Amino acid sequence: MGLAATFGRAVAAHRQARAHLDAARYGLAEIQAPADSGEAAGIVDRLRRIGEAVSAEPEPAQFFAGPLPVRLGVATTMDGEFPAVVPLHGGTHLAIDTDARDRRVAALLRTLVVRLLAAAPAGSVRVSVLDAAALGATFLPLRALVDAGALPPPATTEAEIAARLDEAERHARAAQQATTGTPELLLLVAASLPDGRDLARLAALTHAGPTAGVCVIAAGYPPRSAGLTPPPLGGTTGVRLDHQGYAWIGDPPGHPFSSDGSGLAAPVRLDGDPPAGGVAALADRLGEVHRRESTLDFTDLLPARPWAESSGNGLRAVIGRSGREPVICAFDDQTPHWLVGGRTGAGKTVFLLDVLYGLAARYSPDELSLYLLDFKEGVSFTEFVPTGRDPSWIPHARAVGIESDREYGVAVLRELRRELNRRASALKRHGVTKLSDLPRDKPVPRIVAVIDEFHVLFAGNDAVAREAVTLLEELARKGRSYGIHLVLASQSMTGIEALYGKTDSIFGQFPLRVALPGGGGVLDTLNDAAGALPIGSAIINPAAGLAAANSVVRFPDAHASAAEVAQLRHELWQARKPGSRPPAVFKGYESAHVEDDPTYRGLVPGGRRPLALVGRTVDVDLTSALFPLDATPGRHLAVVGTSPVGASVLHAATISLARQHPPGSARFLIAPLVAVADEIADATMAELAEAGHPVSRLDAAGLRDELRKLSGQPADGPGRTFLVGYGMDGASGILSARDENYKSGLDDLQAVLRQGPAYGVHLLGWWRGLRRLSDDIGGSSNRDDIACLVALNVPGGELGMYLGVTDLAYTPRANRALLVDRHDQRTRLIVPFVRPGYEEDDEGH
Ligand SMILES: Nc1ncnc2c1ncn2[C@@H]1O[C@H](COP(=O)(O)OP(=O)(O)OP(=O)(O)O)[C@@H](O)[C@H]1O
Repeated sequence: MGLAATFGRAVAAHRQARAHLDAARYGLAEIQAPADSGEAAGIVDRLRRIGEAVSAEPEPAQFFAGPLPVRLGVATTMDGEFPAVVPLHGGTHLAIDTDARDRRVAALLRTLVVRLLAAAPAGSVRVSVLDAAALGATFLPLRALVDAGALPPPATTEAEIAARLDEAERHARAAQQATTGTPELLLLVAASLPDGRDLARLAALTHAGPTAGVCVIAAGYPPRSAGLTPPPLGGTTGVRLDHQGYAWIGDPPGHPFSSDGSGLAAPVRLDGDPPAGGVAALADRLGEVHRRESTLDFTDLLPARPWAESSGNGLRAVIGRSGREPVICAFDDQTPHWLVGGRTGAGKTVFLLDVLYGLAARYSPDELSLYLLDFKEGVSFTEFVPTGRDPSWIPHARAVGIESDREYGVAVLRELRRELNRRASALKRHGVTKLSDLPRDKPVPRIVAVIDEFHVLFAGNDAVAREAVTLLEELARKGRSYGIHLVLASQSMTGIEALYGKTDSIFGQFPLRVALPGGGGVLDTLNDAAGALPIGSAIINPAAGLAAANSVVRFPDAHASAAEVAQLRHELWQARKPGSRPPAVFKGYESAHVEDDPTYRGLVPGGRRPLALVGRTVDVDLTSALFPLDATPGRHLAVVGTSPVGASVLHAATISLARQHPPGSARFLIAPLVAVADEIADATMAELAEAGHPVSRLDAAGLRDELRKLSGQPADGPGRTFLVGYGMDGASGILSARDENYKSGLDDLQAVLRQGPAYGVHLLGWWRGLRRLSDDIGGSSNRDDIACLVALNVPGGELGMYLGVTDLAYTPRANRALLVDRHDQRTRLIVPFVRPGYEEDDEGH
């Protein structure tokens, strides 16, 4: 390789120079320590090692052990020539008094860049070039390196230069603070000097010392403008160009050529451009390394051995890489909760999947439990749950909400608070303060709860939002002590801050901020580092977003490694303990069918109080939503709303009641009163008859007669009577008419409502309007006469008024209903049972 040859030649030249002792004494021997030629041998040795480095790839730590001797050109003396070498890196820098608009300087800069990149172990030197004076032209001959990704394009504008200085300062700070890890050198080459403040920043980097890992080469220093004293540079070898085209090299810091500060007493012909073939070969080699390093793979996040770690002192996972270094983030006392921001499409889901798989691979389900909540339309967490196509699941997952309702979110938070309280009592009971000190017989896994698009929880400023805020605040405040960690992710922080004064007390508990592209809202207002991030990278900031604590991390695209992800999931699933249960799953878009309901399936004849099943509660376990129909006055069911799902709910309630009665012990009077319910009413009758129950069909007049009979006396014989009215409003004309005794059907209805339950008579009715229901029962003051209510598409305000509740948080929507039991003060959001084929779309059809 051309560069190896270049270095080889340099080494040979040194050897030759040593043979010419006079010349060597004049130059080389004095490089390290005047009058000691042994030092010269040292430098030759270093040079040879650099030459070998090109082919032997030494360890970076070994390579960067001290300043690197770098050749600038050839010194000429009366007795011959020898290479002029200066130290660079390790706290030493270079300043040339002429900027790169001079072609000799431009060529030297290019050659230095190439030499360092070629000699250093691949990937251990990052070069950043600033070229405002020539708009980047200085480095055009190195275009192949830029294209290969080994050299970023030159910064030419003031803003770009400031950004590169920001980056160099961050690099220096991180390197100074790092206690372990391989050193990485940032070579900052200024082809001309920046102005004012940026010049001061450049100068400051030369004072940052050897641990900062920054080497500055500044051309055009000191600036020639009159009157201004330039900021002094530290640890810098100065080079001056004369009119004959020779360079004069000053004394390198720590290794002076002269004893009087006059520098190398020989003119130096600066090295010219590196050979074009050498640049191309270097670009090929580094391009390959760059590609290898920049393709970060999902499997890079996984541990060598699964489930080998303990969560006693916190949870840790590799989330990506910064440069070549893996970046590890933790859920522990310092960073108990994380806040993640990123505009839509910025890779938030991918980032969360990376984190979750990384954790699930490191910690067994005895060490870690996951609660995953997603509020957006999409499939973020679907892969954690069993599906028709793939029965596997992540055994750590306890509850997974996909396209969740806010009410589901609150239910999960309540569940987490219950767990927090359980843990608090366990600690008290055992007289210990740390989870890890609890007896190990029953594992207490750390919990990570991820809430994607969490801002949805706060939308509405209603009772649900208020409860969510209170719960989140408590979990954020106390979670650290009880091993409960939150990850809140959002594409927008603004709405939340405007709404709630409590944001500080909540988000103050989230020291770890992750800003994906466009997610700067999670950082400090003065920290705009997330603006220009490319997809696949993030700012990780463990100091609540303060600019000084930024570090940029690249993370792999889990979506692009579907096969590896699926394999990992299967391996974890196979490794689960026997008897492990799949997570409780809530899919917001799914409808509920009574036939699939576990409670329904378990119903057998003979229960003491029959249960009317109407849907699934929107809670963590999707518990069956039901009403016990006992003998208390008012134990009747009203389903209200124009939505045709009302007929399905009555059907589910009726067949669930039928299942609890042996044939002959209950009779069913079915009244299809509106056309839209005919099909379902017929189907209900057919099912009841098939199960052997006595069933009669009533029209409005028949219903009127039955009510008269049922209001006067107990039902005939033993057993119960269920009167099922599909579209009660369809009978109101007949029911409101008065007979010869001035008695109306409504009078009888109201009597049945009050007395019927005592005799085993219950009414199940679907009213399409709340007003009609209210009129039929004799006004809303009688609302306790039908204590069980399922409200479908009834406006929240109207419903609140009927129920006498001021801040009822209910927004009618497809596939949801509000269950109200006036006797036990229950109000729950439910997914109402619907007959397959009668599902409602968003328009309510
Ligand atoms: N590390 C990465 N490297 C390359 N591409 C990525 C990376 N992370 C994400 N992407 C790509 O970016 C796109 C968006 O990612 P993702 O679905 O995670 O975004 P999101 O922020 O969750 O978006 P939304 O909020 O709209 O669902 C995907 O096509 C994904 O493949």
